[in-house]
Amino acid sequence: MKKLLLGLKPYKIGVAIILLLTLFRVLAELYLPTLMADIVDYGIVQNDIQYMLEIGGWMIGVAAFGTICACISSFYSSKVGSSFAKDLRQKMFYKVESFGVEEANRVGISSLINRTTNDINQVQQVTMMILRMVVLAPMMCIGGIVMAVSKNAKLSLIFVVAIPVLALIIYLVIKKGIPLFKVMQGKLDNLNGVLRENLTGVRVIRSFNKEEFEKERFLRANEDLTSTALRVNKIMAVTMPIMMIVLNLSTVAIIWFGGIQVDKGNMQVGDIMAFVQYGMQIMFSLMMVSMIFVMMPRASASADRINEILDILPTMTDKVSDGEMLNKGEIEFRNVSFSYPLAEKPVLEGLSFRLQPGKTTAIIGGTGSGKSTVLHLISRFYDVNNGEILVDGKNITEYAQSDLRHAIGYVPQKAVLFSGTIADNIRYGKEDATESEILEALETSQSKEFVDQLELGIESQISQGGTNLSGGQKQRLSIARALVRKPRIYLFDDSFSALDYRTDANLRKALKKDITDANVIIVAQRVSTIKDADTIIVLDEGKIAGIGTHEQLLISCSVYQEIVKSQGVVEETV
Ligand SMILES: Nc1ncnc2c1ncn2[C@@H]1O[C@H](COP(=O)(O)OP(=O)(O)OP(=O)(O)O)[C@@H](O)[C@H]1O
Repeated sequence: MKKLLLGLKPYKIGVAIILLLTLFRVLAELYLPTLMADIVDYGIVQNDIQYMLEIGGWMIGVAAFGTICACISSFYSSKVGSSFAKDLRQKMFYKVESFGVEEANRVGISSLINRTTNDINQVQQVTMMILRMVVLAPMMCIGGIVMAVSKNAKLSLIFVVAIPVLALIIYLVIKKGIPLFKVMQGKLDNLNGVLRENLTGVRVIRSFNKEEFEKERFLRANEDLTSTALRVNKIMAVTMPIMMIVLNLSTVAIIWFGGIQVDKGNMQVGDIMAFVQYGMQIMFSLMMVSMIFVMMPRASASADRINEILDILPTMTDKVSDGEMLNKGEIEFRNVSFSYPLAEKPVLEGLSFRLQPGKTTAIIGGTGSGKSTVLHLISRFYDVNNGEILVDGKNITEYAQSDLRHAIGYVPQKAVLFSGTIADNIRYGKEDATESEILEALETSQSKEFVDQLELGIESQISQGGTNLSGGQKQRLSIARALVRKPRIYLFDDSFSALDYRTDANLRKALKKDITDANVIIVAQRVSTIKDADTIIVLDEGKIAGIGTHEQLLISCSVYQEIVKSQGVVEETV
């Protein structure tokens, strides 16, 4: 928490204003009981109306001054707290943006969302509270004690008993609360994870009639969270009444022993009334401290979770962009081996090949043979464990990631579109793409026909995740997004699988015509999609089983022969 609070530095002036105004407010509140005692002891006792009006007027003035200070400091603490949280959210977001795929997977998407929203919210609440109370509570407590002792030192001994009792209660709450709050945030992550899976997989859940099963799973996660929350709330629920009992008993004791002193003529009635108020102020300030301590464990659990993210150092190093453009797009794998983090065995082993610009290379192989992984490594989503990948003769780790990816048009296996118009989504590939460039990309990707049928054409809205489009339409738009940037390297990860044979063939024909000098790599399952490729790489359990043309592999590669045989001869309709 301390580390996060350093983020308040830019708001020094705001913090200073809050602390100063709180100080004035405390002084005003400490002065009020003394003025009231004066009214009772002098004004009422001597029936001096003029004195009462004068001091009463003072009291109104002092109270109004204290209230104004409280309002302004409250406004500033909200402002500083909100700005601090905004900065923190931004910092988190930028950090997560800098993560490689590995770091994001390690923490988990639900947890990252939860930490950026709920955890930062907790920290914000406590920061605002600290700003309001850090001066208020100690000043009020110390000031109250000083004033009370000055009124009657003997009667102040009541606080010698009451304060340690309150301190003990606060200690017990902290001791019990901190571990529970940590557990609670973890359970909230779990609940969010279940919720997220349910929302994204709603169609699968329905089609497999798994609603009951999922309800049960959600119920379990929900009950798990609720039972911990209840335990926390039980502690909180008993804390406040116990504190109030201590407070009320102290007041009774003040009136009781104060009454005896008045009887003996050692104290005046007004002083008892002031004393009761100072007692209240001391106790309330301790209760404020206890509230900070109650919220602090939760916020400190949240702060730890935020710091965990901010402290993660991306495993992949990055170079500063020197503006060097990759102008050829030649790719070379030299004895590349790779394992996913925490995986037991390598996904790719000893891969060596060279892919020339102006050529189309296809990668084919059984499921899980490592085809997509090859594309992930070229895009540098992960770093290789052994060997090296060179682009234009230079190891890809020597390029700034942004420069490398600028030269790549990547079409993922699962099409991802963003909410916005079709044009917005295509411009994701090239920010300043003109309308004619967009139309050209749509034409090549065989999207133009269905886009033209939409009432608003390229200005038609795509809903979040592209749910208002078919699988094939989404695929084609994500191909168009890659085409519009005219990169040196195209990576198509099984991007034609959602297309019918005719569209697949038309698309490949159009690509061949449009892309003449770039390096095109196509991962595919269908032999018909790749048999015209200049080179076909056959992968088998992470190793190269053969490299060559369709005709060469039909003769030389048994794995390829098997794939072809299993698919039969597919005649293209175009
Ligand atoms: N993020 C990951 N973490 C751990 N293992 C992974 C990860 N992604 C893929 N794998 C594993 O790596 C292997 C190769 O996966 P990859 O996606 O490259 O195969 P593929 O040939 O493209 O398969 P498919 O044709 O089914 O898409 C698989 O065994 C898979 O389980």
